[in-house]
Amino acid sequence: MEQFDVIVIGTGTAGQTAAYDLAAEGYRVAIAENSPTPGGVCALRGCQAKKWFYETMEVVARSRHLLGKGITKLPGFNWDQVQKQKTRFTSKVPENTIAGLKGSGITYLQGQAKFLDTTTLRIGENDYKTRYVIVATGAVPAQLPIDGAQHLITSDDFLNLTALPPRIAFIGGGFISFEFAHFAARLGSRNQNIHILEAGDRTLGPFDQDMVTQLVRASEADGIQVRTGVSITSVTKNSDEYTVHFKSGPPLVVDLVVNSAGRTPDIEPLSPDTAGIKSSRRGIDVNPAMQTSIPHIFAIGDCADTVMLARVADMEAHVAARSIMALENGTDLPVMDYTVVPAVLFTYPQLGMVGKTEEMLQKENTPYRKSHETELNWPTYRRIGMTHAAYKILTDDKGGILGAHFLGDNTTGLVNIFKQAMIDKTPVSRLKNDHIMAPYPSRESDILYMLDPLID
Ligand SMILES: Cc1cc2nc3c(=O)[nH]c(=O)nc-3n(C[C@H](O)[C@H](O)[C@H](O)COP(=O)(O)OP(=O)(O)OC[C@H]3O[C@@H](n4cnc5c(N)ncnc54)[C@H](O)[C@@H]3O)c2cc1C
Ligand SMILES: NC(=O)c1ccc[n+]([C@@H]2O[C@H](COP(=O)([O-])OP(=O)(O)OC[C@H]3O[C@@H](n4cnc5c(N)ncnc54)[C@H](O)[C@@H]3O)[C@@H](O)[C@H]2O)c1
Repeated sequence: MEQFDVIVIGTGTAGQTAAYDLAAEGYRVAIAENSPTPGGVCALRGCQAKKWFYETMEVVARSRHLLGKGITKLPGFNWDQVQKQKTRFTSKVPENTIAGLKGSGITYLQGQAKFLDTTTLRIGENDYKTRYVIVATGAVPAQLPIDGAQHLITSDDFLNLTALPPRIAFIGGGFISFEFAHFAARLGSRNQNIHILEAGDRTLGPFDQDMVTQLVRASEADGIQVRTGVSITSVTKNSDEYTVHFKSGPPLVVDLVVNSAGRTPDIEPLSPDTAGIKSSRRGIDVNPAMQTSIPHIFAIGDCADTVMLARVADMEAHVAARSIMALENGTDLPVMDYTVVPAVLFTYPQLGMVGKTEEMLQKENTPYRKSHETELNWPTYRRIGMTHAAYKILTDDKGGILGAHFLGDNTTGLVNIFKQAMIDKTPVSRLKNDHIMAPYPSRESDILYMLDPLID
């Protein structure tokens, strides 16, 4: 039986990152992939793929906001052209992935992996021995327990549509629904009829509620209807139309229904129980060194019970690789730190955050100070016709940043500044001082106005 030092399961961003780290240190590494198109969700049908639609959507949305304020004619756009650009990128991912892995001395094993015991894996038809395993199998769209679930499409299907129909319902009020609803509202006809249907009493659970309220207002102003507290009983198909039925209230007739109601860790086919790996519906249990309940088996990325974001997956991969090296060298295990995890929702306006929300601080009884404004009327946003820009900065009583939240057209830049300040433990007084010479005028130079109320 062929033997490796480490077998990584999954060629997504998490699996590849760990495999490259370990191969670079001279370990004998194999990576298993069951899909005929290796490369993972982020590149093929997630972060990267969807960003092609985001960039065009942003131009259209911004132009609409500026119509009559300098823009005299809206730009034309074509969904299928964007689709072709995206596919030009994604179609090269599988072969580039395999070439990159092989070029770094990593053995590529095509086939579904499953545990036979804690050191033996069956991959496709063959069995392999390994000293360590890193599980990086990702997540798949959750199955919805409603009648007519077979009529729903997933985010994968949405990103492959060749044309955008006018009436679309997104089930779930999370990341994917909001981003895709913003694409659909701008990249179809002017009469798009776009609905977000959330079961809970609020949308976008991980984000600050006040900021979400502003994003919902911005979404509604741009033609997206957001409903909370819905109970969907079934979806029926009649010719080319679909009807979403609710426990109460009138049904909704649309051309497309998207299941974007969450993603489930893809772990069942691995037979994790055979190896004694503990897991739940939320994913594989891991400790801060990314070890599972079996110390030489690690879990990283979307399959682990942590946070489903691409760069979190990469960081977890680095930690797992460093943990293996530490076990080999008899040194201390590294620790994965989730205190400064940024997240940006690629809607227009974008919603970005890092650190804690106000609700989290209230729940923990942590005292905090706050600088918060909505519907910013600053020249920055007047110039782009944006009426819903907002921010919220939360600090402790010494000015240490606890959380930063932004709604605007460049929240990634703002979030990055606060992410670094949090990592470096820079108090707001010093951040203001250091920031005076930020390029002016810019989104970033506005930070001074946000910090003022927090400085005595
Ligand atoms: C539509 C969408 C948009 C997103 N946008 C963003 C964004 O803007 N920013 C962001 O940070 N995150 C985003 N995410 C989340 C991000 O894509 C994921 O967090 C990230 O891709 C997870 O990577 P991974 O390596 O853990 O898993 P994956 O990329 O899912 O890789 C897992 C791999 O394992 C393979 N596999 C599964 N089971 C087996 C098995 N038994 N044997 C062999 N191989 C197996 C799969 O085929 C797959 O190739 C988005 C996700 C989606 C769906
Ligand atoms: N920009 C980004 O970073 C980005 C973009 C897309 C996805 N992602 C990642 O992918 C993950 C999955 O995204 P997602 O949008 O599928 O999930 P999500 O967890 O963000 O949202 C799912 C939503 O669906 C709701 N829901 C569940 N069942 C429902 C039902 N029967 N009817 C109506 N609503 C229902 C949930 O209450 C929740 O609000 C995210 O958690 C995120 O980590 C990140």
